[in-house]
Amino acid sequence: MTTTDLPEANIPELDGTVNLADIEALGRSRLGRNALEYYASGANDEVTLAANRAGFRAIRLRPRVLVDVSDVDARTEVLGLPLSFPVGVAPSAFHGLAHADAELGTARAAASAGSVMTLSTFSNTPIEEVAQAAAGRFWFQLYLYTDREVSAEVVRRAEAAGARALVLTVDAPFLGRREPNERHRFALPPHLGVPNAGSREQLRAMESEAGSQLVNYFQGLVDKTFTWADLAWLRSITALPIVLKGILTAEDALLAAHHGAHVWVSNHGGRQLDTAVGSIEALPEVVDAVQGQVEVYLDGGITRGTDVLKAVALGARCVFLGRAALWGLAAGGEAGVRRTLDLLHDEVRLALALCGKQNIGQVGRDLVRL
Ligand SMILES: Cc1cc2nc3c(=O)[nH]c(=O)nc-3n(C[C@H](O)[C@H](O)[C@H](O)COP(=O)(O)O)c2cc1C
Ligand SMILES: CCCCCCCCCCC(=O)C(=O)O
Repeated sequence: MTTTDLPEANIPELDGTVNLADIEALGRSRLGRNALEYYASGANDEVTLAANRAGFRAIRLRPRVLVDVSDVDARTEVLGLPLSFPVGVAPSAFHGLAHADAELGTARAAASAGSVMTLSTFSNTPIEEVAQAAAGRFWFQLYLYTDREVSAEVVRRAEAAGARALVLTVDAPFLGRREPNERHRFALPPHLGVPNAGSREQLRAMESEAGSQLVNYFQGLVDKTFTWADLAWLRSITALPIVLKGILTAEDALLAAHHGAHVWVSNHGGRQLDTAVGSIEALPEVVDAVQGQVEVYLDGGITRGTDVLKAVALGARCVFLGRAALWGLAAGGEAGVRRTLDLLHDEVRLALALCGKQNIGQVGRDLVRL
């Protein structure tokens, strides 16, 4: 249960990393300003971005002792899929900005680590190719287009390719303002397309119509009229479990459960509504509201094994990595994402043992003091 037990990536700088902060530093050093600002930024003053991390730091653990922890097991299950530990990869757009491996690297790393990847609608790689690389370990994240038929086609493609769940992002009818990207006019390099959101030619045409601002392209594409009542339409076009990503209140969590949807607690990594509540702070009221009727997940600010345990203790079935996976990809492609997951897995097992827990099932609210 030490970093020396981990498989080597044979990338010297990567093998020298001992935690996710080291990988972040390496990943950042490999990116130019355009990509770095896109990945790192939060909205406005980045209050929520900071709150995500601060929320975890403020929670204290209540370890038990004199328990046999010689054989610690971090395995769990999400929607029936076994995971080697309760961590998946959150959807993020444009992995091609980080590394030539792009989404294929992330998918392979997640699959080989026994994790699960959520593929963004705005990936640089088509769903079908990522599905193969993910070996069945993937969920598909959906941004609903104004053109329902286009959305239905993307959903059909994801389902046919073997996605195990549909994750509808509900916190982004408009994009939050990531000011560094606005200031420097964030752009996708010409070699990258967005094949699940139209052809490269369509993208370039819409970008130029939208004054070369990708943000305008997004705003034009996404349906802002979609409400709870429209979930019935989504249900009618897919047999996949539906997960609503971007829930932060008990009221919305209850509505989600009433509509038969699982709940992903998230503030989009602090990139949407700034000063929104930190995700770990929002988790207890959401878990209390749904009372086990549906699964609850969480993302935002996860960088340590103890963060994972705190979220599980407060009722999350599993957590997801946004930027941490991107830093891994930038640091070393597939091997970098794998290193990120391996280090975190190692930390989760050590934290379990030091908390006096033999497995994830033993982790409950009594483990934390808020
Ligand atoms: C660069 C970047 C791109 C993202 N793209 C998407 C996306 O396409 N769809 C989505 O639902 N969320 C997207 N997110 C939000 C993540 O899924 C996730 O909620 C967030 O990153 C979690 O916070 P963390 O980065 O602190 O782990 C993106 C986040 C980042 C940092
Ligand atoms: C000013 C940034 C422009 C980015 C435009 C495309 C955004 C795609 C949506 C991805 C996402 O959810 C995100 O958080 O970014």
